[in-house]
Amino acid sequence: MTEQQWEKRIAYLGPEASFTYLATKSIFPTDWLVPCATIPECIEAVAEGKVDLAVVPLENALEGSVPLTLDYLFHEATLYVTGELQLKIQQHLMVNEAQKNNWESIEGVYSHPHALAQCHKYLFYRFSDVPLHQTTSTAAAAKFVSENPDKCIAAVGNAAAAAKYGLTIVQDNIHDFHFNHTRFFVLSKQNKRLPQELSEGQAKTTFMITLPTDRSGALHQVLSVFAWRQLNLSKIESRPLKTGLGDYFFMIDVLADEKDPMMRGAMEELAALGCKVKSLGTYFTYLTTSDEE
Ligand SMILES: O=C(O)C(=O)C[C@]1(C(=O)O)C=C[C@@H](O)C=C1
Repeated sequence: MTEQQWEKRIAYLGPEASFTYLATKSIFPTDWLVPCATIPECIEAVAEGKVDLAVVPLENALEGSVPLTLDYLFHEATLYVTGELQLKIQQHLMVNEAQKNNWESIEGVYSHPHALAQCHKYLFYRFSDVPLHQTTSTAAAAKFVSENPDKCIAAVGNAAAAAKYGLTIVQDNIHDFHFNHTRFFVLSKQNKRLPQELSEGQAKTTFMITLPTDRSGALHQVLSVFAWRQLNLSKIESRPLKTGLGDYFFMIDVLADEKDPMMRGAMEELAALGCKVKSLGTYFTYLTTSDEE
């Protein structure tokens, strides 16, 4: 198939067989998937119009938010969320075929910082003296291990990465807690939504809110705007404004459509309170799967 025949170009945190790739492929099986080495590269690709959409990790059930994604969306780009993908995460320890009999003597473990953190207990108790090395994604770690057969090192990643880069899984399911899922944002320059049909059906809207001044009760007032309208929040998180210690913006997920009259009222009240509100739009959640499930 030629490039023109593909429906959409979609950037994702690559290379192929990263968790981001698996989530993207599951929901966009026939589109043109464009690997990017870092989260900012994915975001810039869609912001500059080089691709139609970009898929980036947002939050993991064990490790919390991916700060780079939140901060980049607040400080650097004006983009909208067209959908949220959720994927079950299973982390495995994998080595080069050439080292499969030496794996208990590995001298380094490579992976994305979130993946290493998800396996903290396992790595701490099993390989306490072995240095951990950060890579831009789990698949980047698997690729690195495949390209270095002489090194007695391991990667942490998924089974698709082991298959893609010819590695041997020597310990499976090494993540510390069974309930391990990651949320990914599908970003676009346009404020539009992926079709509702295959989604979970619940509309969600993400706001990034800056309070007018640091006065007592300011955050309480913001939360009240949603509370008395019975608008349910599913997440609130503060991140540095990068203007000085103690200055924050708040990222808030609301389980409602921004076109809902109650939400419009909430926006008006937030403006009247002097808050600056950046809306990332309303979107639906899609449960994606990897071949492992
Ligand atoms: O997509 C990948 O493989 C990544 O390395 C990124 C990422 C993340 O940033 O959370 C994605 C899913 C897992 O939670 C671990 C790492």
